[in-house]
Parts: sequence; C-alpha cells; structure tokens
Amino acid sequence: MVLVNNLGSWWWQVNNNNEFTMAVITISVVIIAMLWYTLPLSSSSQTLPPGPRSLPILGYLPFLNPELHKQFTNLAHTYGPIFKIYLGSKLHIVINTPELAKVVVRDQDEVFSNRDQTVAASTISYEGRDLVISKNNSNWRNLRKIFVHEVLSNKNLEACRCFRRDEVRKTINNIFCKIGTKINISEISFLTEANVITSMIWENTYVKGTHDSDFGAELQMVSAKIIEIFGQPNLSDFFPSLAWFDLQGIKREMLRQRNKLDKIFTRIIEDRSKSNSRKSQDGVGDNAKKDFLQMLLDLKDQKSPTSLNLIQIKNIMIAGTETTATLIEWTMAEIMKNQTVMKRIQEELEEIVGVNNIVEESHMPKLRYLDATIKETFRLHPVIPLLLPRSPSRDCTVGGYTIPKDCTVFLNVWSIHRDPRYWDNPLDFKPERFLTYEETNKWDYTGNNLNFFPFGSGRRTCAGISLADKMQMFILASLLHSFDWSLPNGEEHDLSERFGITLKKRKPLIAIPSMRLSDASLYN
Ligand code: HEM
Repeated sequence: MVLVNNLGSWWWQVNNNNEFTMAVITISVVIIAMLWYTLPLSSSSQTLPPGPRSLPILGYLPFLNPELHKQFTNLAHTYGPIFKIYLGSKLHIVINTPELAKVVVRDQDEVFSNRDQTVAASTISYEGRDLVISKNNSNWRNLRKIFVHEVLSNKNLEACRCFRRDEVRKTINNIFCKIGTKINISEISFLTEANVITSMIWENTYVKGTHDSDFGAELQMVSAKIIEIFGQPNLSDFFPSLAWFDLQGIKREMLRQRNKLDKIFTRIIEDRSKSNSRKSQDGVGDNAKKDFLQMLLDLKDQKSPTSLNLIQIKNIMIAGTETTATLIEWTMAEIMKNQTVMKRIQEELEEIVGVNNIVEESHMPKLRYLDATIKETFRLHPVIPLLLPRSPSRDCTVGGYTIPKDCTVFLNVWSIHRDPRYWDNPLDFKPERFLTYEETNKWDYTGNNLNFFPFGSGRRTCAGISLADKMQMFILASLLHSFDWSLPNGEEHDLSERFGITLKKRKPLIAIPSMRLSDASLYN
C-alpha cells in the first residue's frame, strides 16, 4: 500500500494535470510487471557500485523524491560516495565526492564527455546537434571552439561591452521608475541577461525599431518552459520501449516550445538579412561592429562545414539566461537575509565606485567581497545541482566499480558543496571563506578544484563562464549600489528550494527598492 501511495505521489508530481495519462501509465506498468515475472532475471551487476534495493521493472522509480539532490545525498550516507540506482530499466550512477568526481571529469574526461541523450534533450537539440547536448564528436569540438574562442573571445566580449552597459542601465532606470513597489528579482535579471545576449546576437535597437513586440518577454516564457520540461522525469527515458507512446506528452510539449523558439528566431534572421542587403546597397556595413548574428550569417555565407547555426544560438540563449537569473535571485535573497553581508558589500561599492558615480565593468576586478559573496551563493545554491548528466562512451572503472557504457552519470555538486569534510560549518553563509582562499588563488570557476565547481569541469564545462561571470557581477553590483532593498511588509526571509535541472527558489524573491544615491541623474 505504501508503495502504491509512493508511486501515485511521484506520478502526480510528474504530471499533475493529466489524469488520463496517469491511468495509461498505471495500466502499462502493471502489464509490463506481469510480463517481467514470466521472464528469467539476469545477474550481471557484480562489479557495479552498491545501491538501494529496487523493484523489478520499476527499479527505484516509486521511491524517488521530488528533491532528488537531497535524496541522493542521503543515499550516499548509506551506500557510499558512489552508488547506483535503476530508474525503470535505465542505470544511473551518482558521484558524491571530489575525489571520485576527479576520476570522471579529469582522469577519464574523454570517456565521460558525452551527454545523456534523454528524449527531451534530443528533441530540443534536433537529435543532439547542438553545443549543449551533442555527443563528444568533431562537430561538437568545432562548435565549442567557435563559441569559446570567437564568439566569447576577450576581443569580442570587449567589443560588446556597450550592449551590457546599455541593458544594465535600462534595468536600473526601469527599477527607479518603480521605487517603493514590488519587484520580482528573477524576472528583471532574466530580462537583463536575455537582452544582453539578444543584443549581442542582434542589436537591440534594431529589433525594437522593427517590431512592436518584446522578444525578451517571449523568450523568457519559452526558455522557462523548456528548462522545466528538460528536468521532468520521463518514463520514455526509463522504459525506452514505451518511448513511442510519449505517455506524459513531454516530447510533444518540447516540440511545441521548439517551434515557438524557431518562429522568434526566424523573424530576427529575416529582418537582419533585409537590413544587410540595405546596408550593402548603401555601402555601409563592412566595417560595422559584428554581433553574434552577423558572425553567424558570415559563417553561413562562408559555407563553413561546421558553423554556429540557429540550433546553437537558440540553445545557448536558454543555457545562459535562466541560469544567470537564478543565481542573481539566490544571491539577493542571501544578501537581504544577512544584513552584515549587505552592509559590507555596500561599503565596498562606496569605496570602489563612489556615491556620485555609476557602476562600470571596469570596477568589477576590485569588488572582491561581492565576488566572494557570489561564490558563497554558488556553493550553497549551485544553479545546476547535479550538473548536466554525462554518459560514458565505453565501459570504464570509477572507485573500483564498473561503470557501463551509456549509463547516466550524475555529479552531485550540491552535496559536495555542503560536505563538512571539505567545508567548515558548511550550512553557514560566510563569503569570507572565499576571501581567505582566494589569496592563494584556489577558488575560481575553472573546475580545477573539485570541492567547488558550480560551472562543471573538464571538456564539457560551461562554455559561457566568461560572460556569466561578467554579467552576474555587473547586475548585482548595480542593483546594490543604486538601491536599498527590503522585503514587503509581513514577508519572512525564505530560502527553500525547488529542485529541477536548475535549482530555483521555491518562492520567487519579491523585494522593494528604495533610492540610495542622492543624485537622481545617476539613475538614467
Ligand atoms: C550562472 C550562470 C551559469 C551557470 C551556473 C552555468 C552552468 C553550467 C553547467 C553546470 C554546465 C554543464 C557543465 C558540465 O557538464 O560539466 C553548463 C554548460 C553550458 N553552458 Fe553554462 N552556466 C551559466 C551561464 C551560461 C551562459 C551565460 C552561457 C552562454 C551565453 C552558457 C552556455 C553554456 C553552454 C553552451 C554549455 C554546454 C557546454 C558543452 O556541453 O560543451 N552558460 N553551464
């Protein structure tokens, strides 16, 4: 009975708005379970890591908890730093210590640099043809090279500095117009980041001049939905023989969102192509600053065998926006709760930026306490708590156990970042710990130190770190320099989490800004 209840509650989490689907799933599972008992069991798991007992067919599915990162941490306490669980017929391996993470992302990086190709991931990436989901092959290597070394090269990032400045100033001005009212921090951060990336892809003024619609808002809705679908447990992945039925409708929904994204981007490309032909007729354009989209179109014109195409650009947008917005929301929530941290950051801003000035990117390297605060937030609230799952390209060994080809491997960063073996008083929010260590240059986002790797590590590490680092510092410094922030009357500080592919705040952070600088012209 307990089992039936658990099963029911998990399915309810999976798809709480479709009772018909649940009925179909229930019937299918019962039929398969009956068939299972008529088949002989195989016993080839001798060298696999230990793990909790599983049910035939269903594996550990009925016992899954919606807060998977915490459940995995508890299971590690029982079964050790590496354990296995079966979800349906699919084997999952969970790694919970820096020592074993090192074996995966550094010692055997090449073997573990395929992504897990779930149905949702394959659908949004046109069968793994994008930079984020692709397998480790020559196409992915070329794409990554273009993205990291051309699109996000220091030179190009420098050339796009004005886009970032314009967008952050717009956000500050926007908040200034709403002083004393409730602001949704995640929403404004998402829009700022989305506008920065979209400005870098297609110059914002140009888009605004051409369309009445607001691409940022449209993108926000579609991106949030895609991330949500991406993180949903999908029976099609756990029972590949049922995938054809798409019982939860996850593939259908992902296709719908993919089409919406296509429409937004097709409009942008068409507008740009028209503008290019106008510019060449007028004899302008050759010396113009190149944004992402222009680079993309140039590469297409060169008929390069591997180029950043629309698939790449769309998925890069999704990878960059929701993550940055989530980090900013967590950081603001922690700072508002810890008033001494808030005070220290604002003192630092007064010293480095001044009260008769606005924040510029050039101030960022000197804002060491803010940087430490962001790192401490990443430690306690890693935005992607289990990273993006990897899948080994051949059988290999980790911690003395066999890890079979094509299984799913999770790296539980959330658990490592809170492990008392590596962190003193791990549950305390203490940015100072990153100040001390940073003097020895020990903490950064490169993933070299596997006690702290919120952006992943190895060859599949986040490809957007340079932009993410700049933007999160710049947005937060500007928000905290320009305004004081308080919770609405009667609201309590709340840091509870909602697990998904990104670890969100359960309750969105709503905060009220008040003016901090006496000169109103500093808000323009
Ligand atoms: C707070 C901000 C961000 C966080 C926490 C974050 C985190 C991550 C993580 C954990 C991964 C997987 C790493 C692994 O498997 O080892 C990843 C991959 C990726 N991220 Fe980010 N990211 C952020 C911002 C961005 C931005 C701004 C962009 C681009 C504009 C971006 C583009 C990508 C891409 C393209 C990949 C796939 C790389 C590959 O598979 O080769 N990310 N990110």
